[in-house]
Amino acid sequence: MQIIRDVQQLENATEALRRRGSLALVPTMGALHPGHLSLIAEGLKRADAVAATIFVNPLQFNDPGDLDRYPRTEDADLAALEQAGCALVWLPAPQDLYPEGFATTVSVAGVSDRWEGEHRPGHFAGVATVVAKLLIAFRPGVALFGEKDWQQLAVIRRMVADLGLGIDIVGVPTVRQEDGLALSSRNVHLSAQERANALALPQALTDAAQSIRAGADVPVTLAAAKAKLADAGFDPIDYLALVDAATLEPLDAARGDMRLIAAAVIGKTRLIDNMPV
Ligand SMILES: Nc1ncnc2c1ncn2[C@@H]1O[C@H](COP(=O)(O)OP(=O)(O)OP(=O)(O)O)[C@@H](O)[C@H]1O
Ligand SMILES: CC(C)(CO)[C@@H](O)C(=O)[O-]
Ligand code: BAL
Repeated sequence: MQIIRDVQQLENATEALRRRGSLALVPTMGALHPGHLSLIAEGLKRADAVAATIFVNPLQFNDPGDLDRYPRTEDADLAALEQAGCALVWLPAPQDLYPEGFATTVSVAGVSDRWEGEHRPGHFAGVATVVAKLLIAFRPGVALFGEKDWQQLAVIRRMVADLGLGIDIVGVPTVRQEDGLALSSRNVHLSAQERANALALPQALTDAAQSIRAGADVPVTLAAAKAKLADAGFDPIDYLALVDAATLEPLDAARGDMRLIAAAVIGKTRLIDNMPV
């Protein structure tokens, strides 16, 4: 696996990979776990080579404490990527992506506005800007993102369509621990008690999805799911909503392609999750 730290080497290295066949890109912020590795594995099924990036993007952190606390495990990450069959990894320095005087932002209206967008102001503009830059730098045929960050996936799909980037955006199903908690780099911050109580998040979503499928009233079902989270110690519950899967518009009755999405804080850790309905 080629490890690129010097941005001058990136163009030649990606060009060489593209000459050899199709290329898939997996952007990450590091602290890799099996969820990330499932993106690499899916990339290998869809392209001849997979490249990854590790960059904790300051532009998408509205909370400086969250950025400081973000786990960094570079040596283990590089070993895991190599083991997973990744051909190249780029670890940009902040000035490689944001040179002196950087003044351009990609913002995706509508789909970014609610939920994560409301609770993390500026977050999706930060994500869309860095992902646009990474897609332009690599020019892959396909790029893979986790369904765990459902709204992020929808924002990226909208951006790639709107900018005509012609890159296939693939969503990969959420990898969970045996009991159902979605893998997340931020799970390392949970105490043993919080980790046990955090299970209420996937459980509340699973139960609510089942009830809605069975025809239950949507507002009543969402209120019951929020009450379960509160009982488990989640505070605040930033949102728990039934939404249109593509536009993220809220729904108060079952209709079309839907998703249940939620974000809530347990102790000092903010978790997000979502389920199909
Ligand atoms: N459990 C998971 N299953 C599948 N994909 C995942 C999972 N967790 C993260 N991903 C995907 O991996 C990519 C990189 O995510 P990132 O580096 O932010 O890790 P993360 O675990 O989502 O971190 P955090 O949850 O703390 O934001 C994103 O496309 C994300 O959706
Ligand atoms: C897509 C991404 C790598 C952009 O920084 C990040 O938002 C993430 O890890 O989900
Ligand atoms: N995994 C989404 C990126 C973030 O939480 O900042």
